[in-house]
Amino acid sequence: MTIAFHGVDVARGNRTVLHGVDLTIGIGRIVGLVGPNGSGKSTLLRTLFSGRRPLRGHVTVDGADVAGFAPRALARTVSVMLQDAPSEFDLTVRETVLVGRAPHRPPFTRDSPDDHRIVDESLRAADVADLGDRLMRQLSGGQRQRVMLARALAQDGEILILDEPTNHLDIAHQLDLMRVVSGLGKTVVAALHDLNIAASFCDDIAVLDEGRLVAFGAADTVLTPELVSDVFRVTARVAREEGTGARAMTFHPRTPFDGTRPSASPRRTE
Ligand SMILES: Nc1ncnc2c1ncn2[C@@H]1O[C@H](COP(=O)(O)OP(=O)(O)OP(=O)(O)O)[C@@H](O)[C@H]1O
Repeated sequence: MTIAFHGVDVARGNRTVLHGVDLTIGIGRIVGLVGPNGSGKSTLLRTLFSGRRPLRGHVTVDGADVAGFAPRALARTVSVMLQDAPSEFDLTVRETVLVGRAPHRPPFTRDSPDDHRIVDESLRAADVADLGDRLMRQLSGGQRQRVMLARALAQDGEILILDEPTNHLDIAHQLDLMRVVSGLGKTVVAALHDLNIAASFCDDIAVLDEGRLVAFGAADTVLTPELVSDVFRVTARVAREEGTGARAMTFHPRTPFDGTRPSASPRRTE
């Protein structure tokens, strides 16, 4: 499914935190949304699944305004994995993942054998099949995170939204999550902090800075040392891995860190 943000402004509290975001994400693309803390990544993702109308502009899925979707229809279309996993209820891992199937059946009906098959597949894909009977609150942060991926997979929308999905995960599970997600054939938008992971797995990178989209396009053209240094207030360099020639960025703090940038000119790279 194609996602489009048209001139989107969003307010949180009494401040406008997203300003005129225009962005089209093609069907089946994997998009990494990057930017400093507080730049508006989570806020932009929420416009896709909260069902709330932005202050200005609109967000469409295959041309239909998401603010016009009924909540259950939106939940069947857009699967979501957020930063925080619920752990206050005494749900098992399996019960938690089964929640992802709720939008697919009429209210007050029992889960079907198909639901259980999809839950099993999702538990396996997220490498938590062995934790099915454990209580959520008894899991480690990384294990909980993987259960939330399983729940989003079970939700099975054509669009998958991930908010910092690799948080808490060891490096093997970070890579595995990105491999699983990029092999789904869905349109994926993932807020990511690890720029090298974003560059390795995403078709396109969208960069937010202070609520504005400042660059969008392929990692090689967007994640330049200049742009990364500017937006993230670090010194960034590109290194090439010996043998494979694979591109990796290294980052060095500015000394002294003063939060300022050498130039504040917005740019867009297609
Ligand atoms: N509930 C809220 N009420 C008021 N302001 C909020 C609220 N939630 C977020 N904000 C503000 O909105 C702005 C964007 O926040 P958002 O969470 O979208 O950023 P982010 O890029 O996802 O950050 P991070 O990388 O830290 O997760 C920030 O200035 C933040 O302080």
